[in-house]
Amino acid sequence: MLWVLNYISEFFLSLFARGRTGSLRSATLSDGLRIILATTFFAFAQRTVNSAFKVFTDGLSVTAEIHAPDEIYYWIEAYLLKHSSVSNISLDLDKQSSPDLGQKEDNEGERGDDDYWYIFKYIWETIWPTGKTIPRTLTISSKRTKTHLDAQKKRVLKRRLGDMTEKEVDEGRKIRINIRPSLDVVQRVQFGNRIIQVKTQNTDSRSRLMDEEKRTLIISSFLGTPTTLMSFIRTAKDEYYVNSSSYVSIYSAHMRSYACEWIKGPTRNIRPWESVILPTGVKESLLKDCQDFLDEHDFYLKRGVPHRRGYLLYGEPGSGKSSFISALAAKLKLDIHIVSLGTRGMDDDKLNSLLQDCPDKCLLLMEDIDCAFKSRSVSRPAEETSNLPIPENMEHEQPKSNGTTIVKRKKMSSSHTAPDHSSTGITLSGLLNAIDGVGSSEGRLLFCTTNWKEHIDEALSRPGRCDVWVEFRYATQQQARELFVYFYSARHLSDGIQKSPKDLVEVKINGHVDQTESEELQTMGKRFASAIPDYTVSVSALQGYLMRYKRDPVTAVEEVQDWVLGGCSQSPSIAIGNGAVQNQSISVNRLANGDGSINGDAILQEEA
Ligand SMILES: Nc1ncnc2c1ncn2[C@@H]1O[C@H](COP(=O)(O)OP(=O)(O)OP(=O)(O)O)[C@@H](O)[C@H]1O
Repeated sequence: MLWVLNYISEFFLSLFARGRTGSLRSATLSDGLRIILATTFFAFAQRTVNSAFKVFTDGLSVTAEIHAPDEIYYWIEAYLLKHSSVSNISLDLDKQSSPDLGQKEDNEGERGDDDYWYIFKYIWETIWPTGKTIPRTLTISSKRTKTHLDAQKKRVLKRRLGDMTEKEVDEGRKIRINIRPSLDVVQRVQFGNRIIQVKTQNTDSRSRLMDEEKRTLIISSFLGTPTTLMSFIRTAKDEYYVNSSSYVSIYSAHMRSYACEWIKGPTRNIRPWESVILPTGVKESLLKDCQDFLDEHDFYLKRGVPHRRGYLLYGEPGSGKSSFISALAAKLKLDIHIVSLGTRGMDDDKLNSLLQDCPDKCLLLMEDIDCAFKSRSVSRPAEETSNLPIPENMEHEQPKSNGTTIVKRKKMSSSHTAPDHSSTGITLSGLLNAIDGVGSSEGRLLFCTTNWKEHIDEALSRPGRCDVWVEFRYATQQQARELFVYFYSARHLSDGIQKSPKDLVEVKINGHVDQTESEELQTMGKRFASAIPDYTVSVSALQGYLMRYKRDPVTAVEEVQDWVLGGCSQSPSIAIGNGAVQNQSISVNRLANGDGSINGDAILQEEA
């Protein structure tokens, strides 16, 4: 090798010397030239070896690309989260330990710089001493959690209403740190007796942003075959669904300029079946109908009937239609695919292709199906409406001679008006074709919801498209009683706060649920329900009322009579307008809506 370098340098020096005076031969120049040549030679040699090695490994590897937002992308991400030492880790800065770490820090209670030390300590410990498979280039980003936003709203109010407790201040600081390998960093995971390499790339090569939708996973296996990758993907899928058994995946339509595709949204905790309270037997018979349908594929096939079933849930707002569908999807272990007919840019073609892309065995949900086509004005039989209070946002007109009463929605702000047909570009015939489409998925449960069944064209609601109609009315006394008992049930109140649905499910799975609630609670539930006449108030309004007395069932019973006599007020307990708090005596808890969220209107008014 030295001989080669000497020869080359001599050659260049002689050229150089001839070009000048012919006698310049400095030793320094000669050494310098040798160094340059040596460096060039080594760089060239290294590249050649690398390229040869790459050609060799590429030739013996099988590689696949998976583009987000394809579902497989999320299966593999979840798999990496579990099996790769550092990949897509989420840490709560406010928590002192992470389940991934399995160890508790000794700086409990302290915050600030320690949090950052905690993360770097974690990364350091993970890299050392097994650094070979761990990426050393990480992307660390912070994200304020949702709780933080809620707490922020709370803070705005609390500033007006009084001092914040320390706990609430803490909530406001919740920040989540995401640690994931940087783009182009290769991660390796052991899969059976093979190593699978996974690299994240940006589909858009110009962008360095970790934009979810633009990411591509490159998975490869040395000396593997396509079957290796397929079984890796299958394992990732199986693990994903085992781990997500307490969640429901929700897909929604994502508009692109040329087409429309399903995008997986964030998973949601499943809604416990028992938490949806309907008149006796309704839930069970609907569940049975769905289960029978899903089991009857051959029956449909032999008779040449498309294996699809449609359900129309109609009736009063806040009566549990959406809640029931989400609990049902969890019970049947089906993903929910939501089509919003009011989406801007949606047209017949896009809707059709969307429904064609719908997977077999899924729950397809079209909410407020009346909105896409007609304005909200409706005729109802007089006897049907006579015993109902007129909701605040409605007005009755004079009964007509044919015995019907017009119930009209009062004019709402623009954000509440139903999108009109012209803006969505969907026609009734387009919708019908999409639902009946030849290539549509099999084993699909279509759920349509509306508050205004009368607005729905008969062609849409006829059997074959909507085979089962279920009316959701205001609460019966039985529902009011069951809601009360469920709400204050001991299993939710151990700490005075309702536990998450996930906790409830776990408790139930472990068989620790005490099904027989205390007699006292049952008696209180009866007293509560007896004050509420059948079909006068929605379950969501009842839930909102109970939220005012989250930890105080006794007062909830005592006050309910007055609440009913006062017209079952559903207005916010605190209204802040013109910079003044209207009712200071009520605690902030009372601001919570039925679903526990904070009333946005009140906050907006205050902020303004
Ligand atoms: N039957 C019910 N059982 C339990 N909770 C209910 C029931 N009905 C309503 N709720 C509660 O009221 C809130 C609104 O319910 P949901 O969205 O299911 O009503 P909806 O009938 O779909 O209303 P809308 O027609 O306005 O969409 C939820 O927080 C839910 O917990």
